[in-house]
Amino acid sequence: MSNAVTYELIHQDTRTRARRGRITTPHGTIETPVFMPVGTQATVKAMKPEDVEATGAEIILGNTYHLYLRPGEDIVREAGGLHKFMNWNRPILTDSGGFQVFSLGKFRKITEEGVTFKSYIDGSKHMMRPETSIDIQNALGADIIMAFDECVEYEAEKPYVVRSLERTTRWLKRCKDHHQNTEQQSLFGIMQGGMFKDLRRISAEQIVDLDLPGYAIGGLSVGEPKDIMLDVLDDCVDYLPKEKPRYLMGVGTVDYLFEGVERGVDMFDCVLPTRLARHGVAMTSHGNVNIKNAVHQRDFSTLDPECDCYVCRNYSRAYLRHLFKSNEILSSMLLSEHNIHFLVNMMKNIRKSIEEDRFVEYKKEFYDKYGEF
Ligand SMILES: N#Cc1ccc(CCNc2nc3cc4nc(N)[nH]c(=O)c4cc3[nH]2)cc1
Ligand SMILES: [Zn+2]
Repeated sequence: MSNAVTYELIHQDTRTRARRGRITTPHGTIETPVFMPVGTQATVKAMKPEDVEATGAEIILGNTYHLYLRPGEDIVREAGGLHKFMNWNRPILTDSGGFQVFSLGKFRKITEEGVTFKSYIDGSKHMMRPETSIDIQNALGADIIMAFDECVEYEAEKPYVVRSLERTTRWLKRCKDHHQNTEQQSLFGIMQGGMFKDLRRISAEQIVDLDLPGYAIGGLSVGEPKDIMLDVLDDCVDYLPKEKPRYLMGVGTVDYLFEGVERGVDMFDCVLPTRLARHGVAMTSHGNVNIKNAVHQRDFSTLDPECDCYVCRNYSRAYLRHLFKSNEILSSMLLSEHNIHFLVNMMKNIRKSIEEDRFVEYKKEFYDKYGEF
């Protein structure tokens, strides 16, 4: 049975594990390394799809947990799937609900069968099994669907992490057996194992054995200190097959994107750029700019002199500050568009630096300009 999603390695950096590649999906190709904007409830918040497209974004995320609770997968299926429903005709990846159930729902209990939880919307009780998550993702129709897993919280005890990763592997087998739509949608497995490198290796061996089209590194970016995250990442990227995409879930700060690329990660996602935007924070080549600060009141210069996005070409910091202070909807729209453009463009420049074997130099140049993280 052929896979919907395939990966080709285009160039391996000669001095680091950074690599340039291309993912092919039924809705188009994705140049990697790639940052994927998050569209949790069938929209990248405060942005029209054509504006998301204009940033150069090639793939966005949807969330099984949110769309199951509202509007319900049946409505999305009847609309012709998530692409049609939200008018996004490029690739989509849906997260499985694993992380959201644990981090959002007041979850009641986890058993071998699945997870019972309470809806964050109306407190109603629900049960999500691996098979349920696959059924929902099949109805949504994303090109890449994620396995239903348990994202273990930071500082979980090792014995619990072992039991959890073993169950996550059993759930992955159930997801794979239940997922029939492999020519239109590719299932990615998710590595767990907490902050324990030996458990990460065990998890990777178990999930790679299932020979899936791609793999994610889960269970990170869950509040652990940066040095621990990078130490775990140092080893666990290489536990995954070189010939398939490697996806680090929930990462979207400038430094973690560079550090992940340097270690061979191909795909990243995070709500950070759009959430920062709604709080009046712009990501720029000279660090974050908090637009509400008084210093910008009469600053008629552009947000980021090194950005060529629509926002930076047409609006001043003074105007953007006015919009935010006035609680205007346009504030979130413009800052979100800039922040997504900033990260997508940064990844485009990273890809170019890898092709030209100057990723190390580009990272240093970017860090020197950006200031402290
Ligand atoms: N603003 C903001 C902001 C909000 C949250 C975060 C942390 C995101 N971290 C994160 N997302 C994840 C999704 C995940 N999905 C699944 N299915 N499994 C994971 O282990 C997993 C781990 C994750 N870790 C980072 C920035
Ligand atoms: Zn801009």
